[in-house]
Amino acid sequence: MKYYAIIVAGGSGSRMQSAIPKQFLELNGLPIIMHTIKAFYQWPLVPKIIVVMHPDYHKFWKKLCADYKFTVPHKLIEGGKTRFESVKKGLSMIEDDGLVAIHDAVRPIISTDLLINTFKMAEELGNAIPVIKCRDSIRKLQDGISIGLDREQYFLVQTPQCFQVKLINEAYKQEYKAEFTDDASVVEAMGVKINLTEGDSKNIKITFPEDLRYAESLLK
Ligand SMILES: Nc1ccn([C@@H]2O[C@H](COP(=O)(O)OP(=O)(O)OP(=O)(O)O)[C@@H](O)[C@H]2O)c(=O)n1
Ligand SMILES: C[C@](O)(CO)[C@H](O)COP(=O)(O)O
Repeated sequence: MKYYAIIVAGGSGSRMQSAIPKQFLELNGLPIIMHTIKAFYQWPLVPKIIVVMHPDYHKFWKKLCADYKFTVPHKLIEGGKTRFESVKKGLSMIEDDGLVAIHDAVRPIISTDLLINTFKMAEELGNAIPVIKCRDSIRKLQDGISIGLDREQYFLVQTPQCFQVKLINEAYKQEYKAEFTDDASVVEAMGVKINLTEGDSKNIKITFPEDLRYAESLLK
């Protein structure tokens, strides 16, 4: 079995409002994306790592790698305008069948257990995504009226999302739709059942400035 990891780092980080895209910001002395890449490299199956990044930042990234003496092997490719496009470009680099994990560069705190469990389930069932339970009560707003929902029926979705290469390639042939907020939603649109595995509350997506401070506290 061949294993791949596509790490999407093609976003601009508009919600973070930082001078450089958030994936390059330092977290405990190392750029966020380097923590992420290292987590995949330390994993026993050592997948082939594909990093997707906007071309404007390729030179910057190579300099960062030199400055931080970051030598983890990876293939650097150009990103697209949306996450969907960036993933699609990443997938086009995979020539063989196997399993692929698609992961946000800005989720740097991933445990080996989470990686192993997600890949294992995808190996058995064709796909797997990590989710966590809602710890707050939840409500939806409908025609101006708020309605309480049964939180046991809802989960928060994380990455890495793992798929058989053939399956995810087929899914990404579809036209982009706004409801494709992750890779599972793209696969599900073909009528495929999505399998859930246990996520980790520490596997946060760094989106706003306070998330970076929280991630720092988690790594202490
Ligand atoms: N065109 C894009 C947009 C997003 N991403 C990646 O998808 C992940 C999740 O996206 P998000 O957190 O929304 O990142 P940004 O798009 O950078 O942030 P924002 O939405 O605040 O602009 C990030 O690792 C981001 O770099 C990508 O590879 N290509
Ligand atoms: C893929 C994702 O991280 C799963 O939770 C999430 O959907 C990305 O959302 P964003 O708005 O692109 O940050």
